[in-house]
Amino acid sequence: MIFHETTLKDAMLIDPEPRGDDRGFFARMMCREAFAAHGLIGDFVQHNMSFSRNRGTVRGLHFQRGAHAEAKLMRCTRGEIVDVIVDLRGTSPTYLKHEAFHLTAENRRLLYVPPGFAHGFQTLTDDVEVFYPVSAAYAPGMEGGLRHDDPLIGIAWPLEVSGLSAKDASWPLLRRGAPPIFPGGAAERERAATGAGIIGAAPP
Ligand SMILES: Cc1cn([C@H]2C[C@H](O)[C@@H](COP(=O)(O)OP(=O)(O)O[C@H]3O[C@@H](C)C(=O)[C@@H](O)[C@H]3O)O2)c(=O)[nH]c1=O
Repeated sequence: MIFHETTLKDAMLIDPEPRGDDRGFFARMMCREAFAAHGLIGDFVQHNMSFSRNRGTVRGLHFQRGAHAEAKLMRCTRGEIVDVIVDLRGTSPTYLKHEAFHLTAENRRLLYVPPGFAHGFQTLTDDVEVFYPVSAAYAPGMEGGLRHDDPLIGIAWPLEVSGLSAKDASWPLLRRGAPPIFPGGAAERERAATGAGIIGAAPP
């Protein structure tokens, strides 16, 4: 596996390193030891997939709050997506910055999304499948989200946005100067316990 740093602290793009022979190739997609050596979480407790019928569909941007925050290892297994992540960690030097990545069935790239990031994607082709393990179980009620068109983030989606779920259309906008969703340190531990003061905690 070849690990590439991104513009966002702790997020990594990973290229598989295929070992070819007459049959084709073999490659690792995740290796706990190699992940640990790069400071990445390698313990995944749930494997998700989604299928999106139409080009232009946007899913996200999502995260789970507090102690339910998850790392995700994104891979597009059919078609193409642009995958976007936003750093929501108040103590991070890349707080509120975002970056977009082109993941396709052909390039087989993996995107490691650290806990404390919002994540979403837009399909660039019809009939898209993505596959992604996550490091924390689904916790209904602990979901949070950002609007795909939040002006404080300013994501330039490549296609006209379509296919938004009602949930994703109704996430609240970020407020300038509001406390971070993932403040870090003692404040984060307290919020994890109480759920207090979270923006984007639930659709209105
Ligand atoms: C995420 C999730 C959803 N569900 C249910 C809830 C709902 O009834 C149905 C569809 O859920 P959603 O609309 O949230 O599906 P979707 O919009 O595909 O949600 C996903 O979006 C991408 C961008 C992510 O980053 C993922 O972590 C996840 O949040 O599946 C589960 O049962 N388990 C899960 O882990």
